[in-house]
Amino acid sequence: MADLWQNAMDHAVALARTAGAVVREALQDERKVMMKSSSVDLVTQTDQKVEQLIIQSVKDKFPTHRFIGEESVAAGEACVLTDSPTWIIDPIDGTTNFVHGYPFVAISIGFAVNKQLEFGVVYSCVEDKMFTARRGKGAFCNGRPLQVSDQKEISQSIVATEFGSIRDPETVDKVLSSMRKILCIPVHGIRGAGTAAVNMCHVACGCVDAYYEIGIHVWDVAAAAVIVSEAGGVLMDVTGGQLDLMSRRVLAASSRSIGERISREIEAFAPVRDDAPPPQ
Ligand SMILES: O=P(O)(O)O[C@H]1[C@H](O)[C@@H](O)[C@H](O)[C@@H](O)[C@@H]1O
Ligand SMILES: [Mg+2]
Ligand SMILES: [Mg+2]
Repeated sequence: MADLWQNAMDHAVALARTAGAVVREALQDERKVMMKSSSVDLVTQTDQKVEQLIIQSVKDKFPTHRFIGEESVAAGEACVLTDSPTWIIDPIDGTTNFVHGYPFVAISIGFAVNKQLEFGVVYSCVEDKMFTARRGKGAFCNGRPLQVSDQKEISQSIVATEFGSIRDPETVDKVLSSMRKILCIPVHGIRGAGTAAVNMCHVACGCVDAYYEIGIHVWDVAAAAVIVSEAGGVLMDVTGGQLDLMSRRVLAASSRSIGERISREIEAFAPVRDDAPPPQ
């Protein structure tokens, strides 16, 4: 049976590659940095340019499709997932890395229909790694199949997480407390690429056994969630419960046992949801 969404996925891969070239080009120039919710929540004209490039191209080809784009939401668009075919776009995941020239910078394009993720494309453009996955058809990096690790021992695992952009002392204490408890299990180590999407692709590759973070957004994780699950991994809430894409919390792991073991050490908190109504 013809795959209804393969055409859209092929377009997403082409767009991610084009956008990656724009980002690599911008890395050679002076980057104009702007702030969003705080002095550590950054955006550049390249983020905005790439998002508009992707959205306009999709609108031309699929005029009835809808969008959740990081910078469109920042500009006031609603963050609502309906049953319509929806493109969930992070034009640059790892903007802080981009600003500093730290070499993990990704374009993330997820796609959902009837609120079910159908495909994910994450292009880590500095290292030229195109991660792709179509629901039910496997996950790949530059065309090579991906498989999560078969690590079952938490004490022999590597865990990825990030400090994130929420920096009030009470939240930072919770973030550090979770890291401390996980380190003291002990695990082999904690890593962070500086981009949720690349961290999750590292889970899919099997070089990281789990990644968790509180404070991410739906556009950070939608595409990579398909890649992790198609590589044989599991997605859950940081409490071990069901993943809620709009909750701003994610735990991706090579197995449910590893994920649930890590969830026991996480001091959970609940940021304002992506789909929360705007403040009156
Ligand atoms: O780089 P962006 O798209 O803003 O996403 C990152 C976010 O800003 C950070 O706070 C998170 O820790 C990262 O995981 C996101 O990738
Ligand atoms: Mg992001
Ligand atoms: Mg971004």
